[in-house]
Amino acid sequence: MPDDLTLPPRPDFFPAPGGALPQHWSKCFGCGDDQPAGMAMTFTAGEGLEVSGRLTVAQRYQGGPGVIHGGILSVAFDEVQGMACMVLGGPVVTGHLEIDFARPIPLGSVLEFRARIDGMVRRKVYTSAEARIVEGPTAGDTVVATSRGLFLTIKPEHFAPMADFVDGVPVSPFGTSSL
Ligand SMILES: CCCCCCCCCCCC(=O)SCCNC(=O)CCNC(=O)[C@H](O)C(C)(C)COP(=O)(O)OP(=O)(O)OC[C@H]1O[C@@H](n2cnc3c(N)ncnc32)[C@H](O)[C@@H]1OP(=O)(O)O
Repeated sequence: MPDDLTLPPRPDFFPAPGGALPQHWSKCFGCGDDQPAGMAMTFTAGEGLEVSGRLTVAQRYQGGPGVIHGGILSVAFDEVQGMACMVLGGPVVTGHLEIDFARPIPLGSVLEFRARIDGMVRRKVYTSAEARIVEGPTAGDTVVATSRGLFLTIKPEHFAPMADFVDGVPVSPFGTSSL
C-alpha cells in the first residue's frame, strides 16, 4: 500500500453502529432483494469505518464436497468491502481483489464479515476484511478467510455504456436503489 494514504471521515448520513445499511442496488447478485438467484447478503454499520456483512451458506453454494465455493466467498468479500466504501457517498468499482482461504467453510454456516477502508489516495480506496463462522458446527472466533481490495471511485457516467444491458431499473444515477 502507498505511504501517503488518508482516511475519510465517517459521514453524517451513515447509520449509527448496528444500524442496517441499504442495499446498493436491488438487482445486485450479492445483496439485492429483487435478485432471486442472488446471495441476499445483509449489512450493518460498525464502529468508525467498519462495516459488517452476513451470508448464509446455502446448499447451492457448494464447491468442494460439503464446503463453500471459493468464488462465492470472493463475491461476499467483494460485496462487503464495496459496502465499506459507502461512507464515501458515491459509487466505486472493484479494481483488484485478493482472498486467502484459511479454513474450510461447511455448507449451512452463517458467516460474518468485517470490512473497512484502510486508506485512500486520489481515486484509489484500499480495503480489507475478514470472515468468521458465527453459526454452524464449526462456529467460533477463528478467522476462516481474509481479503484485501482496491476500489476505484467512479463518476455515475461510468455505467452509461452499459445502459442497454441493464437487467432491472437502476433508480438513481449511480445504480443504487436506496441510498
Ligand atoms: C453509494 C455507493 C455504494 C457502493 C457499494 C458498492 C458495492 C459493490 C460491490 C461489487 C463491486 C463490483 O464487483 S464492481 C464490478 C467489477 N469491476 C469492474 O467492472 C471494474 C472494471 N474496471 C474498470 O472499469 C477500470 O479498470 C477502473 C474503473 C477500475 C479503472 O479505470 P480508470 O477509471 O481508467 O482508472 P485508471 O486511470 O486506469 O486508474 C486509476 C488509478 O488506479 C490504479 N489502478 C487501476 N486498476 C488497478 C488495479 N487493478 N490494480 C492496481 N492499481 C490499479 C491506476 O494505476 C491508477 O493509479 P494512480 O495513477 O492514481 O496511482
